[in-house]
Formats: sequence, C-alpha cells, structure tokens
Amino acid sequence: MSKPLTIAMPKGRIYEEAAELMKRAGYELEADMDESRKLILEFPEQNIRVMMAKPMDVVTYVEYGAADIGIAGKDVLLEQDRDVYEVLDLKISPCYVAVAGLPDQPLSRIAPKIATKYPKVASDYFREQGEQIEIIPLNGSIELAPLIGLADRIVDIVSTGRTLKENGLVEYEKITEITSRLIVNPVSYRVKSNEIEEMVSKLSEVMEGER
Ligand SMILES: Nc1ncnc2c1ncn2[C@@H]1O[C@H](COP(=O)(O)OP(=O)(O)OP(=O)(O)O)[C@@H](O)[C@H]1O
Ligand SMILES: O=P(O)(O)OC[C@H]1O[C@H](OP(=O)(O)OP(=O)(O)O)[C@H](O)[C@@H]1O
Repeated sequence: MSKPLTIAMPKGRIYEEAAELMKRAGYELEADMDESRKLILEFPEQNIRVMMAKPMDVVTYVEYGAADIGIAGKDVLLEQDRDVYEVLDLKISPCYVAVAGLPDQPLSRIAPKIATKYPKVASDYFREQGEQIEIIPLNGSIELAPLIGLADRIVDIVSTGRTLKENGLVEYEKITEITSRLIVNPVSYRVKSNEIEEMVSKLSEVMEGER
C-alpha cells in the first residue's frame, strides 16, 4: 500500500465542523477530543494519518511537508502568507476580522496603537487606508486592550459579536470575511495527486449538495 495521506487537523473550535464535513465526504476521521490526548491518529483502512495541530501551526506542518494537507482558517493564511496551495473554501467556521474599539473615539492621534493577534493583516489594512499605526501584539483576550487604555483599536475575529458587546466595544470597520480552507503542500500535490484530487472532489460534491 502507498504511504498514508497525512492531514493536519486544527484542534479547537474548527475541529468538529471539519471532522463532520470530512465524514460526510466519506472520510471517518473523528477522534474523541474530550477523551483522547493522542496527537497522531492512524486510520489504516482509509490509508490516512491525522495530526492534531494548533490552528495557527497547521500551515507550518503543511508548508514543511510534515502533513500533505491541512485545514486552516483564512485568517491564519492571510497572516502567515506561506508556500502552500489553498485548494478549497470549505465554508466552515465562518467569522470575520474587524477593527473595533470603545464607542465614539475617533482615531485622532498620530500612530494610534492597534492591539491584535494579526499584526500582518492589521498592518496591511491600515497601510491601504494610508494610516500610520503602531502594532501592539497580543495572543488572546484582545478586547482587554482598549478597555484598560493599552490600545486605541483592536483588530480581531468577530463571530457572534458577543465579546465586543459584553465589553462595551463597537465595530468600526469590517476587514475581511473568514472561512476555513483546505490547504496542500505543493510537492504532495504532485506526488499524491490522485488521493488529493479525489478528496477535493468528494468534499466539493458534499458542499454542492448542501447549497
Ligand atoms: N469566534 C471565533 N474566534 C476565533 N476564531 C474563530 C471564531 N470563529 C471561527 N474561528 C476560526 O477558528 C480558528 C481559531 O480556532 P481556535 O480558536 O480553536 O484557535 P486559536 O485561537 O488559535 O486557539 P487558542 O485559543 O487555543 O490559541 C480561527 O483561525 C478562525 O478561522
Ligand atoms: O464574536 P464572538 O462570537 O464573541 O467571538 C469573537 C471572540 O472569540 C475569539 O476569542 P477566543 O474565544 O478564541 O479567545 P481568545 O481571546 O483567548 O483568543 C476572538 O478573539 C474574539 O475575542
């Protein structure tokens, strides 16, 4: 049998939706994430190996060829700009990246401070707007920054809008819509083209059927 197709799956909030979509496409890759701490899962009957990775690291595994394919949020792809092929919009885990802050606070001062987990996305956006800014990099709870005066604005993911609302923040601009994407290592795309094209076409069929 040929070497297994290795998939980097994102742990965390995308996982269940991604595993469910894969299942509908005929790939039973589900792990009991509440129980299991295993990071590599083998599915020999399907000739597939699954690696459980942090969502932000999926692209790294795929770029270096440690995984043939992976599932990553478009936010991660925009931020990291890596050498991987983005072959399919899976349309799962929808959210968007937005600029937010305290209400009624115009961006008046020179080089306002922007707190974010997405320094590149934020810099690219404000450069396009012709605004000079200072990035304050943070890893989470970004909404804290304007509340305690660390930043004038945040650039972060919005999904339901609950986090902004419960912290008295408002959205100023939407930067870009986000969904999860299927990404492929460029060498694997040539070497394992049959398996990968089959997976892409099965996933596309499932998604077509749901429209
Ligand atoms: N409300 C949301 N907040 C953050 N990410 C979301 C949201 N809704 C959908 N997503 C998608 O889920 C991905 C992040 O998933 P998750 O929150 O599990 O990862 P993470 O933030 O990197 O994890 P951690 O919180 O462990 O650092 C994002 O890359 C984005 O594409
Ligand atoms: O619009 P909502 O549905 O409220 O979702 C948006 C929030 O969810 C994410 O945070 P996460 O839960 O990943 O925690 P974190 O702040 O620690 O990254 C994101 O960074 C926002 O804070």
